[in-house]
Amino acid sequence: MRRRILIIGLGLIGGSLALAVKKGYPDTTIIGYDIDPQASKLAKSLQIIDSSVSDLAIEAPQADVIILSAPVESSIKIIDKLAEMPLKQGCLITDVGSTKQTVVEKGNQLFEKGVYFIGGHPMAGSHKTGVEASRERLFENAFYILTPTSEVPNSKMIQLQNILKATKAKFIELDPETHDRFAGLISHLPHIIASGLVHQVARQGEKEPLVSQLAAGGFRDVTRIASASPAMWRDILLHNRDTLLTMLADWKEIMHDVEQMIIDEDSEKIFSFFAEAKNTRDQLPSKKKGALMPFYDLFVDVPDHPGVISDVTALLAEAEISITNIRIIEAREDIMGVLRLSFRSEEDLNLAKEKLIDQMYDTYEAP
Ligand SMILES: NC(=O)c1ccc[n+]([C@@H]2O[C@H](COP(=O)([O-])OP(=O)(O)OC[C@H]3O[C@@H](n4cnc5c(N)ncnc54)[C@H](O)[C@@H]3O)[C@@H](O)[C@H]2O)c1
Ligand SMILES: O=C(O)C(=O)C[C@]1(C(=O)O)C=C[C@@H](O)C=C1
Repeated sequence: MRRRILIIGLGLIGGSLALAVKKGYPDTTIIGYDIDPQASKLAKSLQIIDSSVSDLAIEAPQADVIILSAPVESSIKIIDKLAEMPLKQGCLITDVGSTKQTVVEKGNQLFEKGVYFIGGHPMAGSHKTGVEASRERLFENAFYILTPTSEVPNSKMIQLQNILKATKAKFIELDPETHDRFAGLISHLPHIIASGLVHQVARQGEKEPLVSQLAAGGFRDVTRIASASPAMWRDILLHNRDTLLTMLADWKEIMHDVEQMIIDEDSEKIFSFFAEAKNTRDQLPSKKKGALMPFYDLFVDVPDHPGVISDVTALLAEAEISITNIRIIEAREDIMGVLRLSFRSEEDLNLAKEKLIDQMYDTYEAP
């Protein structure tokens, strides 16, 4: 595929898309543009893009495909700029933004120029930002939502999916409004709650610093995403405003119910609150990438003994299994600790499990 693809916004997502598309189609020329010259420089030196431009107006008119991967508000402003440029007829333009209604509405204005806009959102990511965090396999097995409007011809949808299939993601079509409701519920509201929990601990931590130091497994698991890009999340909240206001009202109602259960010391209701949540959570599809399960995790019981972590990592390195993340959970004196190992694929996870069981380690997966 000898195409020129212009990626605008060279961060985690733009960089990961560049890597996946280049791997799938080595003949494509990938040009990058970022408002931050350092990001462009880094993307080029890490060989994530073929070259970069410092002026959008020079490259945009030559591109066959344009991928917008900046925060949502910036992508909208870039669409305004593209609308004023002489673009190649038939040029395919897509974005990766976490909200869809406002971006698609703006993108639709490009159709009169003889170019095609299709909204997109890969449902995989990380709390890490920047081109240096890019990964070629970030989107593998994840859902990739596309939100074409009725003006988009079938041939253009096929063309886009052909390019993006290099990500090995699974495509699903939704209308922009449904997308924003679903993403609001499973991604945006949880993000607000995670950041809210961090604020609550920080407030208390100012008076009693020990509390922050004690924050352990549960708190860290539930708040990992609060370390993500503030600019990206600011834009998400502003562009999914109405949905989030409704969802926050529902959330407050649920919290109010819990508050009442505690006031009433209603043990039956409290038990049901947790039992029903557990039941629902346990039934969510596991080992699938996407909004809820971005990694393949294996838990390993490890004795509190010097050298145990290097023993585990050496074993896996010997078998050429790469670990994407490693964390020690609740390693207290004199008792077993738990290592959480994350892998790129189910295949790596199963191989690691086999090797560890061989060496008498107890392993288990998250339900
Ligand atoms: N991080 C995730 O988990 C995730 C997942 C799916 C989709 N998204 C969406 O992908 C987009 C990018 O997120 P990211 O995680 O890659 O962020 P990031 O912070 O890693 O990268 C964003 C890049 O865009 C650049 N940028 C900002 N304004 C620009 C402009 N006007 N012109 C050119 N470049 C500009 C920034 O300099 C930065 O390099 C966002 O719209 C986000 O909603 C993020
Ligand atoms: O895994 C993470 O760190 C993410 O926050 C990824 C996540 C999500 O909420 O699932 C974040 C925003 C994106 O729009 C899509 C994916």
